[in-house]
Amino acid sequence: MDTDEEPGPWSLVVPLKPLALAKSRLAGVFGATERRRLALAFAQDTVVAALACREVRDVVVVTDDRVAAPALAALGARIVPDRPAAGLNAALAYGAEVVRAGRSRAPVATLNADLPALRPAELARVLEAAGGFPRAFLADAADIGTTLLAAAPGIELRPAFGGASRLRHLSSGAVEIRLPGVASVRRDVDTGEDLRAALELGVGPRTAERCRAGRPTGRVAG
Ligand SMILES: Nc1nc2c(ncn2[C@@H]2O[C@H](COP(=O)(O)OP(=O)(O)OP(=O)(O)O)[C@@H](O)[C@H]2O)c(=O)[nH]1
Ligand SMILES: C=C(OP(=O)(O)O)C(=O)O
Repeated sequence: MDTDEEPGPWSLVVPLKPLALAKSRLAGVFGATERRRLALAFAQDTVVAALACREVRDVVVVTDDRVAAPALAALGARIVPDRPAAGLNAALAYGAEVVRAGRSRAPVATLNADLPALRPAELARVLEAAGGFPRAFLADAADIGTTLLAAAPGIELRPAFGGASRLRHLSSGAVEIRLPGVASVRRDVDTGEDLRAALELGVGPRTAERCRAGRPTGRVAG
């Protein structure tokens, strides 16, 4: 973003569980150390792209991880501890609460930490669309989960993540954003197959570096 450009209105809340527990579904492909490094690289590339988005004012990462916290703070994220320690949805609701304690009329959106192909311009289009509704969400690439849930000023986020959250968010009354050309915002990486798809879209530099350096113990690409 140009330094003299007004920041966008959105505060993003990015959840990150302790790296040692993260990305367990990549266990067939990468060993424990490499999974930790990859989880951090995904989060770093996600945060850098989010902060470069013209619609974004700030990024709050909810995490207790002692390695990820300073690494993401160095990129410009605000780190908030996972004070509820009661799982993903509690962490997200808490992050939104912290944002609004400082800026009560903030529009808030959650963004998963595993979007290493995220492109700022695509995120901007999703947030612009979300701004037209009280609550809105974007389904993940598989159309099963959710990668972004947004709430307008004064509206509670009411996150219902975990597994098949797309239908849960739909039935909670949130509007599903269906836009062409936003594949990078939907491309979460949980499996080796997902990582291959993200690499095809083009990942950020930290994930690219890990994929060059890390040695898969299993199959990443077809
Ligand atoms: N702060 C916080 N973040 C969480 C928690 N549980 C999950 N997350 C984050 O929420 C997002 C989706 O989480 P999951 O799909 O459960 O975990 P994952 O690490 O992506 O993948 P798996 O281990 O394979 O399930 C990721 O960004 C996680 O780091 C939690 O209890 N607290
Ligand atoms: C937690 C979720 O994502 P995933 O399990 O795909 O990481 C979700 O989409 O609600």
